[in-house]
Amino acid sequence: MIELIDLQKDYSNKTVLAVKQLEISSGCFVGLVGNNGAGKTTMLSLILDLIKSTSGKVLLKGNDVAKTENWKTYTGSYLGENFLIPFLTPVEYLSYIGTLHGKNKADLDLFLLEISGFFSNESMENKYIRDLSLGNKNKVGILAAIYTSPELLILDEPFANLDPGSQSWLKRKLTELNQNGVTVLMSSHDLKHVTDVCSRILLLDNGNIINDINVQKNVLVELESYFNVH
Ligand SMILES: Nc1ncnc2c1ncn2[C@@H]1O[C@H](COP(=O)(O)OP(=O)(O)OP(=O)(O)O)[C@@H](O)[C@H]1O
Repeated sequence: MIELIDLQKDYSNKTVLAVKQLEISSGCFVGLVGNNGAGKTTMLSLILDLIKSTSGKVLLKGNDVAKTENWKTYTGSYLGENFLIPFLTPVEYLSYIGTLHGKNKADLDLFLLEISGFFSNESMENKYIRDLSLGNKNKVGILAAIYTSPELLILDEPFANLDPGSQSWLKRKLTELNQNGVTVLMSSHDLKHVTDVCSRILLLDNGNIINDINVQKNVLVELESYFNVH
């Protein structure tokens, strides 16, 4: 589903990401972890063609993301606030994004019902996105990415700023989506969440993938040791 080939990103002659070869198969649930500045957002941004690589390429289903558009129809993503439209309410925003993906009013009503445990209808209709708290803005972005019924879902720190109940809801939702065949790639600083839901974890350090972990029992302990969590 995702291939990174000789992918490199430099800023002012400093390499912030360098991945010789990486393949992520369809149906995987992959977590991307690494310290601040390790290159997680850079990697996700390159996969989504939001920034240009210095060299190398990203293929989605064999197509170069920098040269084709088709992958956008099956890829849902949320990397941060600048994905949102601040002067719309959450419902208006979801409706707009849904229209781009062939959804109608009935689809939206059903979706709003499904996600009522995560984001109440009251917050969805009565405020502009610009006036929401950071956590609620993140929820809107994550929901919009999910609402497009993607085959591939890419999220940057989806648990950040969410209250504990919402984190738990999101973990269940992402697991369910993955069980239904959605390929998920997400970054996170929450090692517990990552080891709970992911089947594969990529550890980034200074722009390099230094560990590619098949998630098993003792992975949390191993990761906590790397991150000096006591
Ligand atoms: N536009 C830019 N100009 C210059 N340097 C940049 C730019 N964007 C990112 N960087 C640098 O690239 C490196 C990787 O940043 P990136 O945001 O990918 O890290 P990250 O792993 O997502 O970090 P965090 O966990 O703090 O979000 C950092 O050193 C950052 O300063």
